[in-house]
This record gives sequence, C-alpha cells and structure tokens, in this order.
Amino acid sequence: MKGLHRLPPLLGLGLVAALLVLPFSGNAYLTTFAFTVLIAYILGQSWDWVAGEMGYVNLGHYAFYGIGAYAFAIVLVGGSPFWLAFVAALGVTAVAARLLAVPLFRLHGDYFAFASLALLPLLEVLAYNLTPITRGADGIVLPVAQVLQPAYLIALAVCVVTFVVTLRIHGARFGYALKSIRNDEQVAETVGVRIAPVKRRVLVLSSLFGAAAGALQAWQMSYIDPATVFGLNVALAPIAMVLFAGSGLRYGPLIGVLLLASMQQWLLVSVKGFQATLYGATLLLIGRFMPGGFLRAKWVRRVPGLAEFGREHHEHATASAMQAPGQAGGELPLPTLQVAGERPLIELQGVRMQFGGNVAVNDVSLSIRAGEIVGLIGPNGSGKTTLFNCISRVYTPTAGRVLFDGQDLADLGRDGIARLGVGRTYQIPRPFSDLTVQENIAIPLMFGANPLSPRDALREARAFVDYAELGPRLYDRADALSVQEKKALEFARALACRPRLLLVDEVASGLTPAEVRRFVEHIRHVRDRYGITVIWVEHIFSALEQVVDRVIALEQGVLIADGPLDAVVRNERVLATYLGAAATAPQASAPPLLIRGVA
Ligand SMILES: Nc1ncnc2c1ncn2[C@@H]1O[C@H](COP(=O)(O)OP(=O)(O)OP(=O)(O)O)[C@@H](O)[C@H]1O
Repeated sequence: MKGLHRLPPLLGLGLVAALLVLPFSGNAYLTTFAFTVLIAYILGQSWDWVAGEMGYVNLGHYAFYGIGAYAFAIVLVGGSPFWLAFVAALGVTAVAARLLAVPLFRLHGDYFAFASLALLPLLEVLAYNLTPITRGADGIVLPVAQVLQPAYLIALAVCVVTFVVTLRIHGARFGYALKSIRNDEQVAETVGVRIAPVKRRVLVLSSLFGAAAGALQAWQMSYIDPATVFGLNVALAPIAMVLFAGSGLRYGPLIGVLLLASMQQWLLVSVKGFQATLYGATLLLIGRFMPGGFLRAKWVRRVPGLAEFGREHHEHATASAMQAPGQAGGELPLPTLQVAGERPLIELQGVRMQFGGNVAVNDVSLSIRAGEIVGLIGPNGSGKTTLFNCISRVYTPTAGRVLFDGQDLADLGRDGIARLGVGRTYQIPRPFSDLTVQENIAIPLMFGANPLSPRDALREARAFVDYAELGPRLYDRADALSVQEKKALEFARALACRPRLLLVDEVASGLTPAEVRRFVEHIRHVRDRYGITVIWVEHIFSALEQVVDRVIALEQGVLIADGPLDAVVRNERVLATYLGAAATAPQASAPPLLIRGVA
C-alpha cells in the first residue's frame, strides 16, 4: 500500500518524542523502566552489527558493557568528572576490543561464538580477583547522586546515534564489506574486500556502544560488582531480544527489545515465580516456529504496515536503487588492456600443492602471455581447481612461485591479488546468497583497484548484469537463481573485478548448446575487446575448440601436455588419461580424442 513505507520512520519519530518527555513526567518507575529498555537497545543493536551484518555471533558482547562499566566507575570514583570517566570507558573498551579481535578472529562459526562467550566468566573471575583495582566481590560504590534524568537523556541520545549508525552501515561500503563476509568471507577476499581490518573495525565500533551502555547503567545504578556486569544470566538477554524479532533487520533489534523488555517487566510484576519459565518458553517457540525472528514470519509479510518492519536490507536498497538512473546495455565499463608482445602475464615456476600425502599439483611450471585464451583440461581430481586456488591464493602453494606480470604473488593476500587484476569463478557457484544480483556485482566494483561509492557501483553493476543476460533478475536475491543463472552471475562478478586475468572454472557444464555458444562468444569478446587473458577449465572440448589458443593438460597434478588443442587431444598420455587402456589398443591409436561430447 502506498505511503506505508513511511510508517516505521513516523512511528520512530513519535517514539523518540514520547521518550524525550517521559523523564519530565515525574514517573520515576516508568523512566527507570524506559532507561533499561534504552540500554538494552544500545546493547542489542551494537551486537547485531557484528552478528546480523557480519555473521559472527559474539556471545561475549556484554564483556564490553562490563569493561566500560568498570573503567567508568574506577575513573569516576577517582574524582574525575562524568565526561572524562565516560570517555575513559570508551577508550579502555576500544583498546580491549582491538586486542581481543586478534585471537577471536582467528576463529569462525561456533568456535568464535564459544570463545567470545568464554570472555564473560574470564572477566568475571578477573574482576573478583583484581581487588586493588576492582574492589573484588565488594564491588564499587559510585558517588551517590540523582542522575536518572541526565543518564536517561544521554542514553536516549546514544540510542538515536546507534540507530543512525545502523542506517549508515546498511548503505555504506563498510556495510557491504560486512555483508560479503557474512555470506562467504573467502569469496569476499577474492573480489577485493580486505576482511581483517573490516572485522576489527566493526568489533571496536560495537564495543564502543557496549561500553557507553555499561558506563551509563553504572552511573545510574551507583554500584557495580562482577556478577552484575559480567554475569551470564544478564549477558544474553539483549541478544535474545534481537533474535526474538529478527537479527540483521533494520527494525529487528528495536522491536525485539521493546516487546521482550515489556513482556519481561509485565511477567515480573504479574506472574511471580513463573516469569523466567514463560520468558524462556516464548523464546523457544519463536526459535522453533519462526526461525530468523517473528518479523520474518510469513504472516507478518501479509499484514500491511507490519510488513514494512520486516523488510530485509536488500529490499530497502532495491527501493532506492529503483529510483536511481541505470546504465544498462551496450559495452562493459572496462578498460582496454594492451596485449601486444610476448610478455607473460602469468608464470608458474615449480608450483606444488600438497594436502598431507596427496600431491594435488605437482611441480607445475607454465607461462601464459597477455591476451591468450588457454584451456585447462584433465580428468576429475587432476588438480585444475587447485591450480586456480594457488593462483588466487585460496591456497598457499607448498612450494614454487606464481608471478603475475613479473610480480611474485607470495607477498599478497587474496584481496591484493584481486586488486592486481585476477578475477575468478567457482566450479560450484558461490554467490553472496542473501544479496541481490545487482549487489553481488557491485561489491567488486566497490573494493577493486578503483573503488566506487556504493551508489556508483550499483549503477555500474547494471551493465555487467545485462552482459550476463540477468537483467530481469537484477533485484532478485542470488539464492533464488537457478544454477545456470548463478554461473552467469559469477562470470559477471568476476568481470566486475576488472580482471587482467580471468580464471573460469567449468562455467559451461549444464548449459544447452546454444547457451554454450553464447558463453564462448563472451569469452572471445572479453579477450578481443578488453584484452583480458583467460584460463578456462572445461570438460566440454567442443566449447574449448571454438575459442582457445592452446590447451594445458593435467594428470594427477602433473602437467602432461601443453599446445594447440588438436595436438593435445592426440597426445598419447592425454589419450591414456582419458581413455585408459583403450587408448593403447591398435584401433584407438588412429582417431584423436573425440572433440565433441567428451566429459
Ligand atoms: N582442501 C583440500 N584438502 C585435501 N585435498 C584436497 C583439497 N582440495 C583439493 N584436494 C584434492 O586435490 C586433488 C585435486 O582436486 P581438484 O579439485 O583440484 O581437481 P580438479 O581437476 O579440479 O577436479 P574436478 O574436475 O572434479 O573439479 C583431489 O585429489 C582432491 O581431493
């Protein structure tokens, strides 16, 4: 319904206005309750930047609340004014978060979640035992003063800032870096995203808001001890509130905190004795029947107005992108590279990749000139994909050197190699699943050698989308595409890396003959028009035949042939690899390896 998209911001403004007058109403009970809700929102939303946006479930977020509370209390009790103590709390917590980021981000998934959770008991024990600083189990009593009103107003201001930061993150390059990490951090790196600094920055950012919440609550309560600021029983409540409504949604943390905090308070007052059971049961039911939070439930989608609160990020982005003028059709916005001369663009010198006793790539040396299209063939398991992974640094070769335009790639990370000009696809497509087709392609444009703003990148992405014939799917999520469409999307995303070298891994398998022909035309076009060098892993020889300058064959990681396709398919070793004993039989020696239909 028209105009309903304005409902959330209008209600939000109304809410802020009501909250602004509340502390002047004289109702201390309501003001104290609203204060705890504000603190919970700051904690829940700042947690969601790391969890919902980046996909790292930081169960120890409350540790930043505790560190902030302690730093604030210690400085305030030392005689400093409020603002100095507040700034000290933020500073100490940010330093702690920066240090903790180093060990924590060595871990992924459940390991990260459990390691972060372990911070809470660890810090609680520290707070109990560092008695000279923390006063141990006695806790710290802050100077008693009537601070509810100022603490409340500052908390409200921090809440507004928290929400504005959330909006800013959603549309910024930083936000897209987070979303790409959430989807597939290895792929994010191979399209140019420098993931390590992004992870550190978001943890420090979220810690600052956690610390602000801790400092304000310590100020308002006038007392802290280890159990109240690091206790597991309180630490997970803000996280549960976010999960209740929907992590990763613009309004999820806000609505989750408002509803669950109100329910908690109501249960506390009216259902004495059972409140914890009922609270837990509600969360379990939501988890069971509406995973992803109730705002993502199908029935919410059907309720006009309410649906606005459950919109995924890409739906907000799509709404604004639809108003932006597109740059569709025609040529790709790519530079035209010089391909003249015999200069090698990529050179492998004795590259070896070993997984335990399995040698996947065995001392491979080869050289490919700028502007060549080279087919890479070999039976299943012969090391083709592993060779690609050695070039794009998904794997660090066990031995040997990879030189790109004369530069040793050993010193570069995956993102650096992408920025140097290596784009790739994956045998099993790995798009950023919960982003749209347009966003998938815009990400390399935002993080490549000449990074564009999100707005420009989204606009420029349209040309690549059209090139891949995915125009009608521009605003669809990548996980809604068919396998073939995902392959086309990956090809377009690799081109959006503005590559000098394109690594194409079995893109044609499963395509109809007409689609294979169109794809071959694309490969030829990007080389002829833009000078892009291509290495194409493919089992469909009839496709390779139409476009490659030469072919390299691998067998059990060893390079066994390198030359024109018709010579390679007559090579005895290649024949034996593909046809086994039949190749050595007298009748099989005459005809070359079938070019059409060999798989
Ligand atoms: N991460 C890994 N850990 C252990 N072994 C691996 C790993 N990656 C690849 N291998 C092994 O390396 C060998 C080469 O695999 P690779 O995927 O490179 O072959 P391929 O030629 O691309 O095969 P296909 O045509 O089936 O894709 C296989 O024996 C595979 O099991």
